[in-house]
Amino acid sequence: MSRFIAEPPYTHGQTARTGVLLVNLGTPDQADAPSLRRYLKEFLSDDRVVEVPKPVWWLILNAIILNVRPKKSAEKYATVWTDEGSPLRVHTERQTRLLRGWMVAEGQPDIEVRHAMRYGAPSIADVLQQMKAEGFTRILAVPMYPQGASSTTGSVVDELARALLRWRNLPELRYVRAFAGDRSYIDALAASVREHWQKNGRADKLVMSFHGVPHFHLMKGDPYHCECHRTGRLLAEALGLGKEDYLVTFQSRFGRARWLEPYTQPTLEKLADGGLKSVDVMCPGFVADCLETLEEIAVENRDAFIAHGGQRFSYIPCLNERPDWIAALGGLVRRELGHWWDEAGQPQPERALQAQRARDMGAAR
Ligand SMILES: C=CC1=C(C)c2cc3[nH]c(cc4nc(cc5[nH]c(cc1n2)c(C)c5CCC(=O)O)C(CCC(=O)O)=C4C)c(C)c3C=C
Ligand SMILES: [Fe+2]
Ligand SMILES: [Fe+2]
Repeated sequence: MSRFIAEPPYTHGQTARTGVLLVNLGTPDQADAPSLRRYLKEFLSDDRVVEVPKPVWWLILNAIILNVRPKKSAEKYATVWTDEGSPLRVHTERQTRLLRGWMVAEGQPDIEVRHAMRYGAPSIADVLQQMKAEGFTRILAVPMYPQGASSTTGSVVDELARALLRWRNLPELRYVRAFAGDRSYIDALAASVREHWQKNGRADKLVMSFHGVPHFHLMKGDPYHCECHRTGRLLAEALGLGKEDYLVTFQSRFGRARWLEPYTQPTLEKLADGGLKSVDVMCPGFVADCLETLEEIAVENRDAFIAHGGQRFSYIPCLNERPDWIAALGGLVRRELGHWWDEAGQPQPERALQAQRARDMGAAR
């Protein structure tokens, strides 16, 4: 028996068909303990996420964490769940549809857009199989993490490679490594802050909270910490902020080991203790609102700030479906697709521009 899958026979002259695959983290199917158990088991069994020797970790995970955490996490998820499901899923599906619309509007209707989740459904392997069945020969994967990390981007790339392990007729594959300093992404973040200030007034300080990772990842060469600070610095510049006007912090610590510092919640408490009355908090590392932003930041951390004497805590939502963010994502995709040259020897964006010009001239005639 061969471990390779059976596929339709290869036909000569197969034309290139390009698909963009947005990949986000994933989320449980329901806000209940069994769904969380399944989700957390897959997530926390990934050795990119938890770098503890397998036998030791397997015991801790199965004997303790998967018995305690699912119920507690499910209760938290229930507080952010919507009629359409988990916020992370809802936003990811909308972003997928909007990006496809953007490609069509920008003169590249031949570029399809799909999404997959690293954990849970729809899985990367299933979506790649589906895309193969539909004749896609080129796939551009976009991990929806602006700041690259081993535990997120690395894991997505692992899974893409694992999914292709059994294929005979491979697609061309590219992936976006990170976009922490992408001009349009930074500009979209800055615009979201300015709009928030216009509507709600400006607080004494802006806290940019990023998801944390264990501190030793940084010491072993993980780019994540630097990329978070890069985004923070560029965003502050775009907003004209001085060093005293903003802070970069790290949230969602898991377990007792040292994670990236400063930690978000203790920082907010210290600020309130020191007499700071108002704070704006945003999470530039998440492109879609999710449990970690809507519950941990906007509820738990707000309560902590107020309990320590703060008076006004204002949460600035993630980019979600903002048109300037969808356009930023589109620009990023178009730039990446430009690395694939078409049969005429021209990068695809160039071809799209020519098509647009031809249409404009047609309209002008
Ligand atoms: C255990 C270690 C974890 C690492 C390392 C980690 C890195 C990491 N995570 C995100 C983005 C998200 N994480 C989310 C939830 C979440 N994260 C962990 C653990 C680690 N994350 C857990 C156990 C959970 C589940 C929720 C819980 O039980 O607390 C989410 C939200 C998903 C949702 O459904 O809303 C996101 C998004 C990044 C970007 C990152 C490293 C850079
Ligand atoms: Fe996480
Ligand atoms: Fe959390």
